[in-house]
Amino acid sequence: MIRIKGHLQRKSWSLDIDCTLPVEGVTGIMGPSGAGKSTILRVIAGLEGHHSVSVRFNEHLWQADDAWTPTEQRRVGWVSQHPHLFPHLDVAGNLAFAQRRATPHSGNDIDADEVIALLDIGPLMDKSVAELSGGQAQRVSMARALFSSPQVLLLDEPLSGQDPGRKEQILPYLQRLKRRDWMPIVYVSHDGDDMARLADHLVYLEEGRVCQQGSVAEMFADVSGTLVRHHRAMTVVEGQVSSVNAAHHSVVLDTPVGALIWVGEAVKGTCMRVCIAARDVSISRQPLRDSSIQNCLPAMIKAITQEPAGWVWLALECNGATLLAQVSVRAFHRLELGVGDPVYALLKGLAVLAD
Ligand SMILES: Nc1ncnc2c1ncn2[C@@H]1O[C@H](COP(=O)(O)OP(=O)(O)OP(=O)(O)O)[C@@H](O)[C@H]1O
Repeated sequence: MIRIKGHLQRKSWSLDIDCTLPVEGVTGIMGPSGAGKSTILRVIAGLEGHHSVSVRFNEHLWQADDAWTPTEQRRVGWVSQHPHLFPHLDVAGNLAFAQRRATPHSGNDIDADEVIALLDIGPLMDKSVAELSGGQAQRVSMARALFSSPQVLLLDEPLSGQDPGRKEQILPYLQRLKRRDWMPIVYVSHDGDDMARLADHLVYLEEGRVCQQGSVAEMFADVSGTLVRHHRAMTVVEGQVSSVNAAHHSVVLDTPVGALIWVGEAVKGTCMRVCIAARDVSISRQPLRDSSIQNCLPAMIKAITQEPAGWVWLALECNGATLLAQVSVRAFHRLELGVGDPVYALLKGLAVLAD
């Protein structure tokens, strides 16, 4: 675990923190601009120079009133929005530089060839930094961070500033990195959808304070939590491709809420993170026929939460798991919905991220 505790004072802003991040999977740090997300990464990396915040990485006390481990000895990898590569070196030279600086240690020494294959940068090796596209430079920057053999990887908004198409190209690489599980990743972003697709654990910050933390699935389903006040509620589950229909470019995903049809290409057996926005789930009293909506799941209403703004949240039991739906108050009354009612959940959109 990474334990961060203490107070950091800047002129008119302060960080007051006491939180523990797991050292497995991806921990997301979310919050509005100026909440202190990057500051936390800088504290972990030892770039803030304040002894008033203590940081413990597993059994190692990195900083406290009377302790300080310099940044280079913490062995953190850092990737930010702007890939900082050496412009006078080609891609291979940038990677070789990181490799020379890596400290050999037991545990998660990384196989260079595997990183190159995972991030698909083999064809880029001879290119100069100036020749790389934004997405390619970001992948090289990730490889460089991995080549330094870090014990934790810190990602500061690596997708920010990328256009949606390029973001979709980079996200799968992050997902692959996560699945490879070389080291824990702390991932800063203000984008809720990216977080739902990538993170396992989530910390939500506001004005330098932790407002909410927990598993990604819990936080995106907590309709009274801070996160859902700022971002859309979602059901986040893991799925696996059980069949492929190449002619229709669609696949069937086995998920805890039932079998779901998704339009996209994937190989049978692939594991996927599936995110279903509550507002993309409609309710019907009858099974749907002759509709373009492909997913119609039998469900039962488990809980109802009304909110003042004209919406009602429904927690549905689907196949033994929970699926969240958001319907208008008007529809809720027209259908005379109540707890215990059998209904059908109609799913129009799914966001999925493949392994
Ligand atoms: N070097 C600095 N000196 C003084 N104040 C700073 C410094 N860096 C950041 N701040 C202030 O500290 C606060 C937290 O900044 P931080 O960059 O951690 O926020 P953030 O949540 O990462 O924001 P964003 O999403 O906009 O990047 C902000 O009020 C910012 O203006």
